[in-house]
Amino acid sequence: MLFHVRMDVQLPADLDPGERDALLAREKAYSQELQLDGRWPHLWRIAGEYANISIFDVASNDELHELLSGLPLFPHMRIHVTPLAHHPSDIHD
Ligand SMILES: O=C(O)C[C@H]1C=CC(=O)O1
Repeated sequence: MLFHVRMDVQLPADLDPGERDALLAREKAYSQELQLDGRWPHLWRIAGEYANISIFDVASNDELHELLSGLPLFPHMRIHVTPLAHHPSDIHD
């Protein structure tokens, strides 16, 4: 199942710089693990915003929720999920 996911990040202004670096390093490692195993096939920065557009390819809504809620940045993000279905005019499959 494919999902379009928008994540908007809002880090606390008073976050300690060392904690910030550690948090972002954990987020990067977590996201790259999911990219490598194929469940996070697209990750795009939204130009000019601390936000991304991602595509997730997972087996269920519950799996998506588990992955998203496990993001180290989850407490600092607003997440909007759009489930995707095949378009009947799509020529690719
Ligand atoms: O920077 C972001 O958009 C938030 C998050 C998503 C992947 C990652 O490494 O950080």
